[in-house]
Amino acid sequence: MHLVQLIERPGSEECGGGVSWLTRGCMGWDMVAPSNIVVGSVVWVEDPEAAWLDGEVKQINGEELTIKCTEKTVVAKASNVYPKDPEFPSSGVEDMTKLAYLHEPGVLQNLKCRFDMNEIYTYTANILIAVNPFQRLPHLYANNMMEKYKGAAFGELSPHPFAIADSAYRQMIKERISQAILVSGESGAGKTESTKMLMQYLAFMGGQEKISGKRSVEQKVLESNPVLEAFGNAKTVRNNNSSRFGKFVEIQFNEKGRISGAAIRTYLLERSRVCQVSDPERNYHCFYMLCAAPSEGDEPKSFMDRVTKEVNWEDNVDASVMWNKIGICVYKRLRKNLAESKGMAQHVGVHHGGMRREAKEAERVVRETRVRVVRGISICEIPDLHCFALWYTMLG
Ligand SMILES: Nc1ncnc2c1ncn2[C@@H]1O[C@H](COP(=O)(O)OP(=O)(O)OP(=O)(O)O)[C@@H](O)[C@H]1O
Repeated sequence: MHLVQLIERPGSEECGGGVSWLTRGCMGWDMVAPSNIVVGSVVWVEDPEAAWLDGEVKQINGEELTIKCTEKTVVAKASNVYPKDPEFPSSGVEDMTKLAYLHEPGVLQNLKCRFDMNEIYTYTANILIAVNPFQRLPHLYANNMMEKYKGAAFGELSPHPFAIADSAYRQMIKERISQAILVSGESGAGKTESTKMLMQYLAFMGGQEKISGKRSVEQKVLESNPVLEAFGNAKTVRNNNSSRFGKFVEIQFNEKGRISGAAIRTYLLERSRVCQVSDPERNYHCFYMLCAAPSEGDEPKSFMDRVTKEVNWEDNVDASVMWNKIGICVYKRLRKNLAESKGMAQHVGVHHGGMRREAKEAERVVRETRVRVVRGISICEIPDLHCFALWYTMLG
């Protein structure tokens, strides 16, 4: 049996990899200004507002260069100036290693010009760089796209997470060696969305034949996302659906390359958020979901609308679609299981009440939310209620 492991590092507001590795110093990428800049050279110069401006060198005075840019003339130190490729193709390059100059302004220029054409993915050799489009681009992820990437040589088609997943899958089959894909980047860069695409492709390649009435492993793995997001994601200033934990997904394949099992391990959950949330950020989605749980006579649709609105999932690429799929069955389970974990529910209720409200108000919330919370817990079928147990300890 072999594995494909997907490691999603939790995002931070600081330099964390992904997009940030393009910035100087994050990965020790020293950019030394070349000595072959002469009067008439086209160069990039650092600018406090635009990051980088391009212009022509008009005068060289020792270490100081006078550069004429489109909107202004800049005097800069030679060490802050980098050559610009005059033959840079207008549509950019798919692989950054093809750039004449692999320095920060060159890389950013390439990413920007591709992004302007809705090409959000670019390679640097076998590393895929994704720029968050902040809009749905369904044509990139359709089922026929997965068919296209199936078995295509790496680099033959446009850069895409499917190509990365396909390459890992084929390496695993060919070399019989487990593979790992690391997804890294700052908060809001698109790690979660990219990880979901990788999982989607691996499920497509290794999916078992459907047995009626039985959910396959890959289906379960994909459907676990909304549940994990409910317990580990929250709205932050950078991202309405920010994962406040790291995720290690292991997908196991049998000799025939079919998925035989899966494991998801989470780590580094941001526990402090449970007790302290600063405006306009929010606590974990589950608290808001639990309070939106259905009361007697509630219709599934109104319940689902309320949860989608509460959790702010409208702008999440596929969580809302997935939620609509699992919503009906969640709703049925909620209605069925009414009387479990009263103590735990009380603590969740106490916590929820204590988040913003005064003690008296908290008591009322406990009273009112107890039944709802009890129902909510049974949504997730988390056998040991690990998250809640953890929070219980902190609150207790
Ligand atoms: N490929 C994409 N297509 C469309 N929208 C995207 C894509 N990638 C990211 N987004 C948008 O950006 C939002 C943030 O992305 P995502 O949650 O994947 O970031 P992240 O890197 O996992 O952030 P964090 O570290 O805070 O969890 C998504 O909810 C979605 O709206």
